[in-house]
Amino acid sequence: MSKYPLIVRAVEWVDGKVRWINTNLLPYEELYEESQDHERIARAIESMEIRGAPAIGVAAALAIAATALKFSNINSVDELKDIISKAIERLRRTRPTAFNLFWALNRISNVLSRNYSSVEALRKAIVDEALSIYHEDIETNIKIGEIGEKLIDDGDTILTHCNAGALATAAFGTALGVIRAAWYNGKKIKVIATETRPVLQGARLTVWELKKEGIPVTLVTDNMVGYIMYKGLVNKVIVGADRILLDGFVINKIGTYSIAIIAKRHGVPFYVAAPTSTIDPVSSINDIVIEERNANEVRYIMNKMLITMPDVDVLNPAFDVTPPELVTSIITEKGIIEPPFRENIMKILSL
Ligand SMILES: CSC[C@@H](O)[C@@H](O)C(=O)COP(=O)(O)O
Repeated sequence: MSKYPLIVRAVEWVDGKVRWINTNLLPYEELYEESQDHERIARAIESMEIRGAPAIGVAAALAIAATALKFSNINSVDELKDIISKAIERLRRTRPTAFNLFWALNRISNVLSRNYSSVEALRKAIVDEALSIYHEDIETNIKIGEIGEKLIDDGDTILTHCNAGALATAAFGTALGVIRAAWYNGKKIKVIATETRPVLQGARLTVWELKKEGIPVTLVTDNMVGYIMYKGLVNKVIVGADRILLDGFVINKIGTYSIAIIAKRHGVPFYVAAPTSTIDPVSSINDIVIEERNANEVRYIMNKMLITMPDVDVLNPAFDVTPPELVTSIITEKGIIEPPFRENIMKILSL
């Protein structure tokens, strides 16, 4: 049992089904969706009902467990392995950038590659692994919070981007987990949240989470960051990550790179909080696929209000890359990683 309240569970396992909060719709805590169907869950990931790297990984693992239970009258191990392999392949194609998705599905694939004496034994092994991924996510986030909060001082004003909170994980959050742990350990902090165009995760989700717990939060538009740092209104930045490379490149929500440059210019520490499951130990920067999302996310506000000419050309990369020289340190559940990143990340991953 955590000493911190878990205000909301973005993704959970209820009676053999995956239950999630549709983060596209308010009020978030009342609009649960539920399914045992991996195709429905894949679409929920694509449409960002479920979003945030750790939450996507957990949802994909639980989707596979639900699939294993759904096909209850399978007679052979090979038949169930075949169904599960196809579901894994479908889920792999949902979003290309967040590493936790591939990490979680690889863990399930490893379970699949072993030998089983019965369908039941295979089914149990899949469900056990998925549930471990789910529970580990919550424990990991709390550890990140407790380790990271030591970097926070009473009176800090912390800028965060996008939503690396409870709604981006199974519960608690990564960057917001650090903020939460500092708050519950009595530090009087304030948060500045960027709205995070075009999908507005900062305005919609981060503000909602922090206000729910009474943590002081001020909303700014993305283009105000230079001004507020110039005015000395921020003394730390903490963001999450969708993928971290061994060299310390951080792939995170579009806009993160600009914030890191501005922070460097003004001597503001730039921290990244993420589980080690976000660290991609094999890819190099040229291998990374930055997801390009639908142009209408930019042309319209939340699919509703058209704010430009309907046929204008649009760029809509969902993520950008922050180079290691702009990163002060990376907060993980195994400790704080400082430069030189390659050496220290390899140490922490025991590579
Ligand atoms: C904790 S996930 C990393 C976040 O900092 C952020 O980039 C994010 O929320 C992921 O983006 P999203 O496109 O909403 O799935």
